[in-house]
Amino acid sequence: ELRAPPDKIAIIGAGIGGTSAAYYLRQKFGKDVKIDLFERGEVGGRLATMTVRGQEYEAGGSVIHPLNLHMKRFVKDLGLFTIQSSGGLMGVYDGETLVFEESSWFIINMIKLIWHYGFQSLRMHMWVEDILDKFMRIYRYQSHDYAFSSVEKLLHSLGGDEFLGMLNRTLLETLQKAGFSEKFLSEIVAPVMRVNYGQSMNINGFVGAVSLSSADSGLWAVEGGNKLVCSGLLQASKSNLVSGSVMYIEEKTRTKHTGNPTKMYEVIYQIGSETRSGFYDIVLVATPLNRKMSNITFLNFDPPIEEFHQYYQHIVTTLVKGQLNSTLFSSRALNKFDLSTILTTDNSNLFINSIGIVSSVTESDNPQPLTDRGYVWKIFSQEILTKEQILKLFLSYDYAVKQPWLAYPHYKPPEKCPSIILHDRLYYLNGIECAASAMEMSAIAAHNAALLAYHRWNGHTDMIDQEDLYEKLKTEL
Ligand SMILES: Cc1cc2nc3c(=O)[nH]c(=O)nc-3n(C[C@H](O)[C@H](O)[C@H](O)COP(=O)(O)OP(=O)(O)OC[C@H]3O[C@@H](n4cnc5c(N)ncnc54)[C@H](O)[C@@H]3O)c2cc1C
Ligand SMILES: CC(C)=CCC/C(C)=C/CC/C(C)=C/CSC[C@H](N)C(=O)O
Repeated sequence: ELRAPPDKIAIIGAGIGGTSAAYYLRQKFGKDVKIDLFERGEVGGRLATMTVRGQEYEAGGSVIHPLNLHMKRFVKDLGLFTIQSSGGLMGVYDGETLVFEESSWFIINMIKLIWHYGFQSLRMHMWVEDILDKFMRIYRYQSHDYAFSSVEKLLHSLGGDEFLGMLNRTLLETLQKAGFSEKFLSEIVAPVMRVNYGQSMNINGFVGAVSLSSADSGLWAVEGGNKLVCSGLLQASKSNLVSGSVMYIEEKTRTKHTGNPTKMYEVIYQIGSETRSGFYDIVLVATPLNRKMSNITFLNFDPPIEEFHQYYQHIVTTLVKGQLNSTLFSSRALNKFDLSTILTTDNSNLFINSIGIVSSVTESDNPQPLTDRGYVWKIFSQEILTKEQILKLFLSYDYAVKQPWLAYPHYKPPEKCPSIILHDRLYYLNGIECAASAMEMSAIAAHNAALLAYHRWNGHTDMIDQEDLYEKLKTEL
């Protein structure tokens, strides 16, 4: 039996988490509920583009895994188009020399990998595939409308104690225990962690596996920019965008049109210099909760809502159109240098995490040099690059733009993930980033929170935190 739907729902943050939450809440609660989506910056959040010479390039979340089924579904439902990520040749630089270089010949590549690392690359692939297999169970659970009240319970339902245990150990510990060699770890695994999460192998095992899955083939992006998914979902969900900054959320008792006193949440926000507020039955917070990133204060909650102090990693994306100084990395001149991505090993003397050629959000594949003066390169670094550093990397350049981010959590296992249920009808999505930060993870958290809010509203406790779901759904078929 269903209760009358809520009158008003607030979502704070219009990134992929907030906009997909709006989409799923509309699906569950129907057309009559009013959904307000608060955004203080741009719709898209960490999905954003930067412009170089009139062309747009992904500056934040850029690549999507072929098995990220929510993102795939959004693109289809919204009538958007995809672009395959071009997979040029990759090399690994240790500060002195290229310790590994891919070859354009498949067979030579295989021989090189086996020569350098034995069969570890294949074993690693199998390790990631096994985790991904279990991870895919979430789509089955969500398609049957099951929800979880904590990130830990969600992960446990995917693969039991072992799966959940990945949050408590570093990737390094996990892979050392599995017998991977120091050479393979430092020359292949560490560079992948640096390009993806700007961190070392001391991140948790689960985010490590997510990061390694980005080495799979078939990665893609959305034509026109990944942020188009957010604006598309916003529109499809028929939500109302409020361009303001939420400052406070307070629980208050209000008399509704029915005449009954009801507990509601007052959302107090600022538009320019003006302060306004609105009352809501349900609130979803879809932004990391910390002072630097969202600065939201919870007033008069009993018991009080804990302060979150998750530290987010500072990363800078720099785009440069120029001619690479290939001699910095190898003795070969530019016309003999065929690498399009250079990753780096964990070496504190290096001032970049990675550098690679990128395509614009409208180019289908194989980026072309913009003019005779070079490709557009994307550099990830911990700090903003100085002019001298850019001049070291490029023989000549004529354009550079930078975007600093508080990009993803600084992972430090054991991870204790923040609660999803902050209060009776107040939900928090971004706690899932403690397991791994990626577009698909935010979409999964959004679907889960929408289902959780719906079942709790209607008292469907049997749809929440069901044990042994995998077995139950197997026999249901
Ligand atoms: C450089 C970089 C590269 C990445 N690459 C990839 C990748 O290749 N693939 C991948 O899957 N993921 C990638 N990610 C991660 C991915 O981008 C994020 O996990 C995802 O976009 C997070 O989405 P979100 O909606 O949860 O949060 P956000 O996108 O951060 O959205 C939160 C929104 O809330 C708004 N907000 C905050 N506080 C308030 C307030 N008080 N009032 C109103 N609004 C507020 C913010 O302005 C923001 O728009 C990358 C991230 C970065 C930074
Ligand atoms: C969630 C699952 C199962 C898979 C996601 C895999 C994936 C695409 C991970 C990438 C995560 C990430 C934070 C990448 C940052 S850098 C991306 C890219 N190399 C770039 O150059 O921008």
